[in-house]
Amino acid sequence: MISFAKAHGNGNDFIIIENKEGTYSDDRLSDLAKKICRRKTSLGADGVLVLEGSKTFDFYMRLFNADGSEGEMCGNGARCIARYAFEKGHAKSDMTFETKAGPIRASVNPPWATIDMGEIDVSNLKEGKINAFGKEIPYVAFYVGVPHCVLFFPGFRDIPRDSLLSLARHIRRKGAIFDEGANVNFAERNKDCIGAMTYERGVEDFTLSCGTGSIACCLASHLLFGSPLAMKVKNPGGVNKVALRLTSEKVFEASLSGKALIVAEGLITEEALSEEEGFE
Ligand SMILES: N[C@H](CCC[C@H](N)C(=O)O)C(=O)O
Repeated sequence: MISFAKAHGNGNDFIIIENKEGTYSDDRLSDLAKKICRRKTSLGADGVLVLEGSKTFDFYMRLFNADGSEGEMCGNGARCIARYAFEKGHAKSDMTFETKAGPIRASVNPPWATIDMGEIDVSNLKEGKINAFGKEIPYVAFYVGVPHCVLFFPGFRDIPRDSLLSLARHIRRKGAIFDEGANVNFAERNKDCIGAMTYERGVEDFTLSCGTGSIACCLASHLLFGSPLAMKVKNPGGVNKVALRLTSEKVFEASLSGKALIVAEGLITEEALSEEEGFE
């Protein structure tokens, strides 16, 4: 049986498994993610974080989304795996680990975990307006390790969820904004914070919080409206604190802080992987 831990950052939840010896192939990890992320019939999660060995850094983090696709980076996931790696002795409280989107520095002070993202280059950002719900909604899109589109839409919470979902799915499509599809954030500026809700590629639904999405909302708000470089981003599942630094023209660095909670540890049974569902 496979050992696992379950963790979440603001309700963005993950199953963490270790693969330091390379026991599980990429296909096996993708298949495992599809099976164990199912809500109600298995463990349930937005994605699977895999801790693998790294020659240069403390470890290598991989993210498999609930649909089995692999994402390059995950902000809340990075905070969760940092907490896990610290608790399990894979790393000290200040650590650096590898991801497909480059190295990430993290610092853990339980239950808090902060990550420092690598560079976010906005020189090629995409910008436009989308007509929906009788409004012209401005958007900007760029990569925060993974592709993000941020729509500034005051009052988005008053729109029925299904209608927001179909708009997000339209924008999320491969080729609509980015060839590989996009995570879609609805954002509104409040006095001292940003309210946000993210539709995640690979989960294919809104999640309770998205770390790279929170960074994207803060940066988009700074670029479009000159908002402060440090902001709280309120997601349905909790608050992520974002701090941006301009490193050179159109290149930013960002840190992301919030709680990363480990809520369970155990063994995944064969029954959690079974295909059986519904009535016979
Ligand atoms: N929830 C994650 C983002 C996952 C990215 C994934 N949905 C993809 O684009 O493949 C976060 O906290 O940053």
